[in-house]
Amino acid sequence: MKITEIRLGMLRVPLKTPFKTALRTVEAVEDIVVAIHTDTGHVGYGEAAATAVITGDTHGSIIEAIDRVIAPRLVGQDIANLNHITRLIQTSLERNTSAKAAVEIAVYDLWGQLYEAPLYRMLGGGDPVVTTDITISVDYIDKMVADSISAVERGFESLKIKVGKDIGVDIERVKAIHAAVEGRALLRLDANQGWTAKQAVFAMHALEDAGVHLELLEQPVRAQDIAGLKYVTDRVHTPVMADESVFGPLEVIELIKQHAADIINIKLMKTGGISNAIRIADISALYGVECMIGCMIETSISVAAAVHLAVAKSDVITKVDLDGPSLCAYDPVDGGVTFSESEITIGDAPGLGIRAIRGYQPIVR
Ligand SMILES: C[C@H](N)C(=O)N[C@@H](CCC(=O)O)C(=O)O
Ligand SMILES: [Mg+2]
Repeated sequence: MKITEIRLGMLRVPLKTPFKTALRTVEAVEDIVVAIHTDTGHVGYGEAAATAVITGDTHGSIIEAIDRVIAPRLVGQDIANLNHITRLIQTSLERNTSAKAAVEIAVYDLWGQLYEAPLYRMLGGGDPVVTTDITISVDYIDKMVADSISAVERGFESLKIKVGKDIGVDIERVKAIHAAVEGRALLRLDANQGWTAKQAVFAMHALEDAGVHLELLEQPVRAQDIAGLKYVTDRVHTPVMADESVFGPLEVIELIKQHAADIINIKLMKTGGISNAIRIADISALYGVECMIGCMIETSISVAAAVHLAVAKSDVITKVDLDGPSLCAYDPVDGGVTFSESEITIGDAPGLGIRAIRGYQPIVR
């Protein structure tokens, strides 16, 4: 099975409701779809999210990186040589992790199709059902409480509450949600870099003293502020998770050595795809550090790959934040992984199992 062509498209799927974090507000998924064609007629699919405030990637940079740099290296390559292909992708250019992720996801999809097995089995197998949390966007307190209650009524047992705005209001936001759903859902906080280290410690002590139990605190401080992340980790009881601070395996090793966080958030759009995500999971397992698997604003194309990985690495990926597809107004994929509120199920189809993607516009250059 040899690669003959890599085609790109633009996919737009509105969200059910605006997604709001300390970093940005988004109303729709607007992602680049990658379709890798082969001489056997098989097609592998991937997706790249242009999350410029986190990865630095834009639609333009993703298209350019794939079209001009990555694709020319891959045409003619045999999918059976998976490790060689992932090396070609990873060494093709610096950074550009979302472009690399989309291409790798499509290659792994084809690798599963080549051996006629669902991807998670190729990655080591596991129980093909996972449970995700759902994000509660940062907003007025009443709105966040109403969104939290609605999520619990829809069956979500874990809520990822976005904070990182005004510290005083953030504390009130979390107290109000805790009072509304106590005992019915686990609460995770994600400040998306919005606090200083001292503010984070103040907020967590205020919440801990008020009896608000939190499962974890994600990325309280700026991405580059590893000393600040460690300052918080050393001073609060709630486990601290690194998200924007760690992209690849080398950063994870450094973070673990410094004990700067308790948990690592793996996202394919940060790692550059599945090969480095596997490395991070394996490194974390060696050090006894738990991981979450997360996503950007993505549809069920790329999130499917993250689900397959989560299943195969469930020994170390103990937390799942793969709510992208649940936030979308509809699923543009025929086949693939089934996202039903908090429950995510992988079927028996080879690779990612995607039969077709509806409504994406080809990018012709
Ligand atoms: C969608 C997911 N639950 C999430 O919150 N992901 C990111 C932010 C993604 C984005 O801004 O596109 C995170 O910070 O964990
Ligand atoms: Mg985060």
